[in-house]
Amino acid sequence: MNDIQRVGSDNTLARIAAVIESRKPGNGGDPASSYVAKLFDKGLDSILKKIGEEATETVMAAKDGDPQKLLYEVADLWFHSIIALSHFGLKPEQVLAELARREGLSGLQEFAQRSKAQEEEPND
Ligand SMILES: N=c1c2ncn([C@@H]3O[C@H](COP(=O)(O)OP(=O)(O)OP(=O)(O)O)[C@@H](O)[C@H]3O)c2ncn1[C@@H]1O[C@H](COP(=O)(O)O)[C@@H](O)[C@H]1O
Repeated sequence: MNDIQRVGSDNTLARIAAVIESRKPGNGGDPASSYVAKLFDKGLDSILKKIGEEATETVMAAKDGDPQKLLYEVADLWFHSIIALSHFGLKPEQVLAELARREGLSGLQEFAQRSKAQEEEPND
């Protein structure tokens, strides 16, 4: 197993989510010593602002054709997304479960099913 396979399979997301959870104000997070606690302290708008920034930086890294920068920015984006999930009491495992549920279902097929369901919805 190489380094990338090892890191990808050792539950890194769940461990980071557990640390993030421990930084919540009610769990003893200290904004003076923790970046995550400070962000929770600032509130949801600040968390969402970071996601917007990291998403923009992700796009810019890709447009610049800089793969290393792209990796860093996607890591920042995932990290701040996990903080947003935590704000709503959600865990990365639930996102992984949703992706697993979609496995094998073509995006085009899923879109067609969704469009058909919307067409069949009774009008208000
Ligand atoms: N994975 C991360 C991680 N990724 C990015 N960051 C921080 O997220 C911020 C990203 O913001 P920017 O790139 O915009 O940099 P910045 O200009 O310093 O940020 P702002 O002042 O604009 O908010 C930086 O301060 C990074 O240090 C992270 N901070 C923490 N973690 C993980 O979270 C854990 C808990 O961290 P603390 O809560 O600080 O103990 C750590 O042990 C790590 O595992």
